Amino acid sequence: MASIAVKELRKTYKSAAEATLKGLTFAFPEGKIGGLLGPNGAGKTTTISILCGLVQADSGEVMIHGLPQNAAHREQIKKIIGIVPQQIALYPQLSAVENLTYFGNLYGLKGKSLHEKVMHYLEVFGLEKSAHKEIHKYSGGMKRRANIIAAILHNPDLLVLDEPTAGVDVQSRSMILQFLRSYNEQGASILYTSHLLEEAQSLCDEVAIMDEGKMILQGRPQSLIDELPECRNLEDVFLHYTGHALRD
Ligand SMILES: Nc1ncnc2c1ncn2[C@@H]1O[C@H](COP(=O)(O)OP(=O)(O)OP(=O)(O)O)[C@@H](O)[C@H]1O
Repeated sequence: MASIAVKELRKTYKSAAEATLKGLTFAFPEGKIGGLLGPNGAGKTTTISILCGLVQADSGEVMIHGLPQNAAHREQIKKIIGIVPQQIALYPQLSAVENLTYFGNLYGLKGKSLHEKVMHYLEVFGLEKSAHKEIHKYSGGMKRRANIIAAILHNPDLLVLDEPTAGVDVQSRSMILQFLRSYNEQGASILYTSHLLEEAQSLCDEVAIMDEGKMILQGRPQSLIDELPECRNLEDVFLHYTGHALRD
């Protein structure tokens, strides 16, 4: 079964002159790490927001672990998905423990078991010493790591992350990638977006490259590289298909 299947997705924002998604179709198999890649403005965040039920598509189909993403299945899908948005979605004046307890409560978790889980993940993400520090005192990398914990407290089968390693240092990035691999090894499916093609090449079982609201190509990174003799890596493949023109 596919962890995610998207068919003919179309979206034009009310204020926009042009469509953001123009019949986007792709699927990622369950239990794998998928990468949704594309230049600035390609429509990655819009796609992820529709997948997670945060933005309404104009038309098209989205299936999450075999369930259609619609009002009738929203609550069921909410339990399956963990969402890590591009922007840090934590309360800056609250500590990590207070934030994570709040997010755990939203998923119906509470009491000692929630507290133990929060403390466990703070340790896994190297934040145990700052557990009671207010989030606004955290570094960028620490905020990103805490932001991920908020999305996994309910043990989602599908973790969706929008540029989780953007703007973090090498140590935080390495920690985050290591966590994603181990979370995937425990059986979860992962979908992430990134501009970092070297990272996507080493992390992802499969990538889908989109541009200007359309799918360009999808496959295993090494297979895509092997198909083009002049390409040495995923970045070469990406530039081959999306071109060198700068994007706004
Ligand atoms: N709420 C909105 N209202 C109007 N236009 C929007 C809105 N959100 C996104 N867009 C437009 O849709 C297009 C795609 O944006 P989106 O953020 O989905 O792309 P992206 O691939 O995630 O880009 P980036 O890599 O820069 O984050 C852009 O042209 C953007 O300006």
